[in-house]
This record gives sequence, structure tokens and C-alpha cells, in this order.
Amino acid sequence: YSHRRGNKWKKNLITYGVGQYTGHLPVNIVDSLISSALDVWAKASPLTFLRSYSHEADIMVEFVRNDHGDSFPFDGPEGTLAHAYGPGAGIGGDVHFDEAESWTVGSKGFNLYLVAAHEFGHALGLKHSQNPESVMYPTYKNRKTHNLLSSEDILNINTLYG
Ligand SMILES: O=C1CC=C(NS(=O)(=O)c2ccc(-c3ccccc3)cc2)CC1=O
Ligand SMILES: [Zn+2]
Repeated sequence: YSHRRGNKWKKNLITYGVGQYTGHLPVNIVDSLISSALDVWAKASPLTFLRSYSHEADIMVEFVRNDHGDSFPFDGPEGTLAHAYGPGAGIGGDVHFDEAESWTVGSKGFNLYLVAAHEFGHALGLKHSQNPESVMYPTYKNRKTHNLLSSEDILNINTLYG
């Protein structure tokens, strides 16, 4: 979900950090998947992402379960996999992944790279697309991970930041 649709970041250098990691994947794998999912958007736009190790990062990524201190508790396995806040201060831009899901690098469980790319789209201010080819399509399906962005996704991110 993209809560509190902020419109866009007022800068092109956006910092990101990771708080609580998942127990389903090694830390270095999670770091590389997160970095790659952000890189998808960086390659298609003037945006650059810088890893921050302070909690002041624009985009804070956390793996949490059930009630986790915001108004949108997760729901155990399946159901909602993640949610993101639109651009803004504080919780704005933050992305929460449901720790109850089996996060994977492959085609079993839920592919963290794919879900992260979708949620980062929201964290950058993008809404859903009706085009099943778009990474911003509302429903998850295991899709190709190369050339993940549709031409519509690229157009939309550059409408905001181009
Ligand atoms: O905006 C929404 C609405 C519904 C959501 N449910 S979800 O967490 O199960 C989810 C559904 C689809 C995706 C997804 C869609 C396209 C490509 C990759 C992931 C990610 C999360 C999460 C979300 O971001
Ligand atoms: Zn979404």
C-alpha cells in the first residue's frame, strides 16, 4: 500500500537505511537485493540512492510482524506482503516488509527483489498501474527480473523526477 501519498522528493539524492533485517535471508543478500531494487529506479531516472547507517535516512526499510507501531499492522503469512509510505519526512518513504512471509531470492515464496522494486516505486511517489507488465501493477506474480520496469514505469518516474 502507499499510505499518505506524498507527491515527490524535493531532491534527487535520496538516502536509505535498513533497520530490522529478516531472518529468512542473510544480511548481505538482503543488502544486495535492496540496493538492486533501488538501482532499477536509479537507472531509469535522475535519482541516486545513498546507503545511510543512521535512522535519519529518507527511506527506512524494516522487516516487521503484525502490529509494528504504525496504523497498518501486518497479517501473518500471505495476505499483505509489504507497504510503503509516499515521499515525506519521518515515516514518509519508509518501506515495511512482513516478516511472516518467506522472503526468497528465487521463484519460491515471495521474491524480495520484486516486492522491494514495487514498494520503492510507492516510496518515490508512484501509484499503481493497470498494466500487468508494470512493476506497479497491484498484484504480485513471479515475473522476469530483468528489464523489470515497463515503458510506462519509466515514463511515470520521469514525469515526477525527469
Ligand atoms: O500498494 C499495495 C497494495 C497491496 C499490497 N499488497 S501486497 O503487499 O500483497 C503486494 C502486492 C503486489 C506486489 C507487487 C506487485 C507487482 C510487482 C511486484 C510486487 C507487492 C506487494 C501492497 C502494496 O504495495
Ligand atoms: Zn502497491
